[in-house]
Amino acid sequence: MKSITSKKAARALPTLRADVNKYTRGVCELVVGSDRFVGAAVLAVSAANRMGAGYVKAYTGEKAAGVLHIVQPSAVVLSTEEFFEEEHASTECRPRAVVAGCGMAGTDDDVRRVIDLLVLCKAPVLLDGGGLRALACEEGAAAARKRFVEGIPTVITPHGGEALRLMRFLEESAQDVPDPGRLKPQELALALARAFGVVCVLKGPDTFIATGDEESAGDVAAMLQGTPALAKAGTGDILAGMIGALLCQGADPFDACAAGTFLHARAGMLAAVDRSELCVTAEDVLDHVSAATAALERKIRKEGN
Ligand SMILES: NC(=O)C1=CN([C@@H]2O[C@H](COP(=O)(O)OP(=O)(O)OC[C@H]3O[C@@H](n4cnc5c(N)ncnc54)[C@H](OP(=O)(O)O)[C@@H]3O)[C@@H](O)[C@H]2O)[C@@H](O)CC1
Ligand SMILES: Nc1ncnc2c1ncn2[C@@H]1O[C@H](COP(=O)(O)OP(=O)(O)O)[C@@H](O)[C@H]1O
Repeated sequence: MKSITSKKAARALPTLRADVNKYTRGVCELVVGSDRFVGAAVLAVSAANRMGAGYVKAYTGEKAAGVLHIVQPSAVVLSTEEFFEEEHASTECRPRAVVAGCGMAGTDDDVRRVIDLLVLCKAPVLLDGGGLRALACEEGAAAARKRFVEGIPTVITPHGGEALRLMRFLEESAQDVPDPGRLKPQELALALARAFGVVCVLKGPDTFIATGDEESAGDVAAMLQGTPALAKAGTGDILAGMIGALLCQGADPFDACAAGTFLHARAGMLAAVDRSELCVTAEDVLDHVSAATAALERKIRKEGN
């Protein structure tokens, strides 16, 4: 297992060419939020915008749309239904990634939508929050595995509770999976990555990133230097938006997860320095993403990478 170093994180940081435009930089589409969880949509969309996506499109409910128009006027805000009326391929002119599930309540309708999204999108997809429930059924799991076979990346970002829910489904569907109670977190991340054919970011006090790709099997990356200041509602939604933005800018999925996790942890630490560990909110973490990124860029320049 390897720790995520600044050098590794730097691999996924895009360098902006002088002739880029908002589309060639990368389009990040987020299918997020619900009337119950408006804030998660706002945090994920704001984080994707901050992390460098050239064009951010939010597909959400009316309540979140109203807030987003005010707090992120640069994001284009559409209804969730509209997502399914459009094409979502990633092309050279418009590299793209989709983030789904932050702030979804995980209803049957949500599960249906996320399965459709996994089938429809020929671009990298990141599933978080209520969207992860789509994998805990045969049809959703099959859709994820099909994407893997077709070489279309899928990333999942469960916390411990969501990871256990997914393992329970695998056990019930008679898959040959180890008892999650006996697994170390890094082994749990790898078991999920392999079972669904995804890159799994298992979040917690330490965060572990594993890939289902056999070629890099056992290649688990760890972020062991987080801060308990991050243990606040909404910080996971920010991480999902950050990784989504790196994915749409063309980063390799594993590298995007490593870099997103690294910068997220650093943003938490910088926020804790400014605001005290105790007082940090998810909004503060978001506010420090740019400082964490600037610090990483300075370090890369200094070391001549
Ligand atoms: N402002 C907003 O709009 C926000 C909206 N949000 C959105 O809410 C939706 C629901 O997400 P959720 O995480 O709140 O609830 P859920 O999926 O039911 O899982 C929670 C259960 O899992 C367990 N658990 C075990 N380990 C755990 C761990 N390490 N971290 C956390 N939980 C752990 C624990 O069970 P216990 O161990 O207590 O039995 C707990 O009861 C989702 O779409 C999300 O995006 C949030 O992002 C917050 C801000
Ligand atoms: N004690 C801790 N130390 C370091 N990081 C933590 C700690 N607790 C939680 N985190 C981080 O905070 C984030 C919480 O994400 P998540 O549980 O999905 O919250 P939410 O759904 O409310 O956004 C994750 O990135 C996780 O790694």
